[in-house]
Amino acid sequence: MAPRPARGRTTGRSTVSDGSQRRNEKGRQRHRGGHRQFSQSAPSRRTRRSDPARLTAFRVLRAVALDDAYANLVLPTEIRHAKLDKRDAAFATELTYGTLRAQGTYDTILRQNVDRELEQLDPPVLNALRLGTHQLLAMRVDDHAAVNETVALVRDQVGAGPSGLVNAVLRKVGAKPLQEWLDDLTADLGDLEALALRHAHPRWIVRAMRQSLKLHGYEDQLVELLEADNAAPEVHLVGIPAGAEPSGPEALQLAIESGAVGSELIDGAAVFRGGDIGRLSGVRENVLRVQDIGSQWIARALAEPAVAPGEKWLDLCAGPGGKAALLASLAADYEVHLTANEPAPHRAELVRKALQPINSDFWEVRTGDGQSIGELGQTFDRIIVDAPCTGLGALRRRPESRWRRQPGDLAQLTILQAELIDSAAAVLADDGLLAYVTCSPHPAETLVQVEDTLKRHPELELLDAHVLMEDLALPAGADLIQKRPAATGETAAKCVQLWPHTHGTDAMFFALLRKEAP
Ligand SMILES: C[S@@+](CC[C@H](N)C(=O)[O-])C[C@H]1O[C@@H](n2cnc3c(N)ncnc32)[C@H](O)[C@@H]1O
Repeated sequence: MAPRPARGRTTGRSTVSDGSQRRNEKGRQRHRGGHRQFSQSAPSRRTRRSDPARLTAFRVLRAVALDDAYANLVLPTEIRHAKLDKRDAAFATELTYGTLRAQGTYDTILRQNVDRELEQLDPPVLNALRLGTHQLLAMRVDDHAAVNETVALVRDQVGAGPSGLVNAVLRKVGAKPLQEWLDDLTADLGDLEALALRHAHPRWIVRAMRQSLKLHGYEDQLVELLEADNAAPEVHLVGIPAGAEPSGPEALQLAIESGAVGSELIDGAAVFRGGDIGRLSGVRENVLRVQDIGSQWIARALAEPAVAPGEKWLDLCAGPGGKAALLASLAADYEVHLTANEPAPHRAELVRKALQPINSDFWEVRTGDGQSIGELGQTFDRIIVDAPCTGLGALRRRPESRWRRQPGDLAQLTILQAELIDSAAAVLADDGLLAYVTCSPHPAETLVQVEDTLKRHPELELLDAHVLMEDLALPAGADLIQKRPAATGETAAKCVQLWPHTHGTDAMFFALLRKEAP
């Protein structure tokens, strides 16, 4: 876990270090006399008002811990509520995301410095300690400000009682730079445990990533993957081809002319770097949207082999409608029909909204369990099962999820995934295509799931999904597909696994099955 840079800022009471107090290459701050500088006044005599940016991060951490909230959904609301300017919003974002991502590592460091179990601390006090630790060890905030502002936050939000403890613990945490803490704490650990601590991932996830990388031939790239999980993800745009004004592709072109960069992997996508997405033309018309390029690539690939007139397509797990929107627009192009299925009513509503700019002759939304899709009494020529999964492929986007997810979640999810595949297989037409997709590289949800499917369904044949991905890719995308390392085993060789560190996308998995005609 590398110390992350953050822009210098004024806190109201403290200013970020100038040149004489910049961190050196080890992350330690240089101070006259060699000692780290902390406030000399007792915590009880310091200011009580919380800095708004830190308070924002604190409120998000509380919502994540108490209400199981998603930071990426709560943070924008809290930033608006606090009326933060651009610079403070960026500070609050880095503080929130950085603290949540590295929570496990910071807790290990805090355990060394707190004289009781962390679980015995009041949750808001523990959150404040985590925020202070992130500022001390991974942001360019001077130690004085990091400690004082955290103590002020605790006094303001929790009360004077724990402020002494917070002050004392943070002083100890700030006594060493992150690198030194990590070197000390990993000295007696095995490789996997050390990687988990250094890169702030739970061990079971590092183990699963290592296994998956190996199966797909990327075994020497574990550190790169873990680092990519800790970096801020790029924002990807998609232009939905629909009959609006402007059309999705036109809106995408306008976005590119105003600074977005056209994707080198596939057509119809761009990388957005900075600015307010809401101001882009086409966003209000709902034809220009944010969607990971990996998701776009896979959705388009399913429509790649020649489409016959009158085909029927099914998206079995459609909410919130990202892939369904692309599929529906392609269905409208080919004049075929998409059924988008989603059991959660509010998510089904999101699917309807996502599909709304597209001619409704070519799509319908069904609100229902994927396992009861047979009730429709129809078969489908192309089906996508974008199954509920652990989401380990999108850790960059959901900073809290790696600590929230438990290995025990896999058992239930893999059963549901298999049941949904079975339901899809039952309504797949002869010669029909079934795409099994997850936003996770975990072998239990991906390759093992495919191998088990092939055992249960001798009528299904595994095709090489790379062929479709390559067919619609631009030269750089095709190059990545062609030059991928050799996978271990026949199943892995035919299944696409995208990676944040090589493709710049979420770690999406894509297997393509065909039902042989009797
Ligand atoms: C990974 S998400 C799908 C993402 C979507 N395809 C997209 O591109 O926006 C999985 C979806 O499956 C839905 N789901 C959960 N249980 C299901 C079930 N029994 N049948 C069908 N869908 C289910 C979830 O509500 C969730 O919306």
